[in-house]
Amino acid sequence: MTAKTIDGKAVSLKIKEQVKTRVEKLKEQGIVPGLAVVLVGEDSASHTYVKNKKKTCESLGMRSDLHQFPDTLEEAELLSVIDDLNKDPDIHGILVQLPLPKQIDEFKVIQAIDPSKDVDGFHPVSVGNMVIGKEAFLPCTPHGIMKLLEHYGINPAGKHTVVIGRSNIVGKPIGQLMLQQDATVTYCHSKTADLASFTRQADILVSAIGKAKLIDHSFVKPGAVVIDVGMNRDENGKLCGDVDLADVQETASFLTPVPGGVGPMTIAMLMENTVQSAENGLLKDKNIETM
Ligand SMILES: Nc1nc2c(c(=O)[nH]1)N[C@@H](CN(C=O)c1ccc(C(=O)N[C@@H](CCC(=O)O)C(=O)O)cc1)CN2
Repeated sequence: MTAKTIDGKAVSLKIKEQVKTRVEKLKEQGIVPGLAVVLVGEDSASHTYVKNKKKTCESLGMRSDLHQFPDTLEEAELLSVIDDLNKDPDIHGILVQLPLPKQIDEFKVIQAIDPSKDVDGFHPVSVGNMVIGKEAFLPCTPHGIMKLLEHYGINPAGKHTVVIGRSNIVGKPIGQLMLQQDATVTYCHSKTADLASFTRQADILVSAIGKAKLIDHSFVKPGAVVIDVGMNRDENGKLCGDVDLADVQETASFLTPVPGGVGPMTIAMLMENTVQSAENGLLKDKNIETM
């Protein structure tokens, strides 16, 4: 068996086309969806992601404001920026690019964002609603993974999903979203003993551990769907995931490449959340109940 490649780039283009249509409809009603992106510090990967988010927003007809600060920014100043953005009626989504410099408490900052503008889906209110299956902005990477599975006709119901990683951004929420679609979920992490004994049981394996090419065929059950969320550099400095693609190719049934798999979906889902937030605002103005 040779694994089929899950093409995140192609699926993300379709989602962005749908978002563009929704933006045009909102504009007919005088609303331009607006995303505020807050970037603190000099992390070069964060700068690239933020640039891509801004570019994508603009290509879909949305407004995108970048608020950029040096890595010496104090927490109180950042909280004050968030407060202003919460009050700005032209801003429908607020995103604080992670990671933040160490003098700033990430949790405090995320908690300061108005949940109705939390297009990253990281606020405790969004997380709580997601866990109990109520309407919420879903975190973009896990939501993107679920969209990819749906697009390729992969139904998690009754399947054993093994997640490697327990971050708040990917590991924890992807397990919850899988559970909501009736998967049986096992979480593994850096302290899991005999990792391969768990991953070999997975019908769907999601790796978000951040170790270049850790997952070879010995970790994979024949026919498994393998979703790679890792963003690492190999020995030659080339971008690669957690999965050794060449080695797993003949064992898995489906594989996401890095780059071009899960990554592009993250930005597409952010665009979808932002347009959704603008639509929610419009419905609220018309007194129609949403989230
Ligand atoms: N506030 C947030 N911070 C971070 C998030 C997030 O969702 N919200 N996720 C990651 C970084 N991230 C978006 O912010 C992100 C990572 C990767 C990609 C992507 O498209 N990757 C490409 C490769 C890009 C490259 O060549 O370097 C791919 O996989 O094809 C998009 C967004 C941490 N911070």
